[in-house]
Amino acid sequence: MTARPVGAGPLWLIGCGHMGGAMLRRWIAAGMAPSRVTVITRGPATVPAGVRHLTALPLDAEPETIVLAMKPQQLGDVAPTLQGIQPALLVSILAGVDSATLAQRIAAGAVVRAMPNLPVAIGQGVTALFSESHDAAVRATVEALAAPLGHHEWIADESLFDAVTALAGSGPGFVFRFIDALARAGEALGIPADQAARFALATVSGSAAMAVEADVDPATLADRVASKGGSTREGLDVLDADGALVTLLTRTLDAARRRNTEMAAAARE
Ligand SMILES: NC(=O)C1=CN([C@@H]2O[C@H](COP(=O)(O)OP(=O)(O)OC[C@H]3O[C@@H](n4cnc5c(N)ncnc54)[C@H](OP(=O)(O)O)[C@@H]3O)[C@@H](O)[C@H]2O)C=CC1
Ligand SMILES: O=C(O)[C@@H]1CCC=N1
Repeated sequence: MTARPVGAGPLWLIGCGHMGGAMLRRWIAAGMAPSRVTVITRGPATVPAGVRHLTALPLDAEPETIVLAMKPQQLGDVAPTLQGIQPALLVSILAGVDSATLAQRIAAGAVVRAMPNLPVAIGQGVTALFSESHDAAVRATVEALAAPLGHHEWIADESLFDAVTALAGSGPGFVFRFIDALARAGEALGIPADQAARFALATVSGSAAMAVEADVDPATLADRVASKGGSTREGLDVLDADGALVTLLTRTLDAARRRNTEMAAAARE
């Protein structure tokens, strides 16, 4: 398809759950006109004031942008309904599903994969971006959508997208699990559960904020906590023994990446 200019035209958001809803709220908070957006889901959805919500595709003129924010497994239901509709820009946040599959299933001037993560809800997310299009207007439009969500970066090689999805897209799930585990470990040593939960959360929050501000890397900061001959070093030695923590996290990301690859294959069928 030939590229059409993209800008601030009508946007259809298909799927508005945890992630689609979080992105939409940020866009509206950042000044996107609610009248620009139509949310399409099968059932009820909570949308910001002024945003139109429908349970079937509208019969309006074609949207300029379609954002796919349902589950990857739902592409087979959604794509046929979009036959005959040709947005200038298709943005997909579907984990795994690759650009070629998207382009083959849905006609669009340009296809962009975006992989946000849940902290976009507070404007502190990460959004990885990939497109085969190097059209400056397409890229500028997508960057304008990503900017209110937090940090965003283009990925040069789509074959890395599943790994990036595992690290950044799924990453908050792993970090939330770590916070919970830190609290439970404290509890196992006798700290009351509610206090351990507060200490764990504040420790991770403060440490992350400090790492963001620091002019040295997190590994150096870890060494600064560990006094020579002190207690932190004893703990770090447990995490470092035979690369225990790195090995565990590599297996964790690899499992997530593998599932992304499986979902991509299923979407091609
Ligand atoms: N949650 C996360 O942290 C992240 C999620 N993602 C991606 O975001 C996508 C959505 O995930 P998430 O928000 O967690 O999922 P949710 O289950 O919270 O939301 C899915 C949304 O899709 C709608 N939906 C389902 N089927 C259809 C359909 N046929 N037509 C229109 N709308 C439909 C659902 O509404 P209804 O059932 O009423 O139709 C719901 O609004 C996934 O592709 C996932 O890979 C990416 C990064 C992070
Ligand atoms: O779990 C999932 O499939 C999606 C991908 C990244 C975060 N959630």
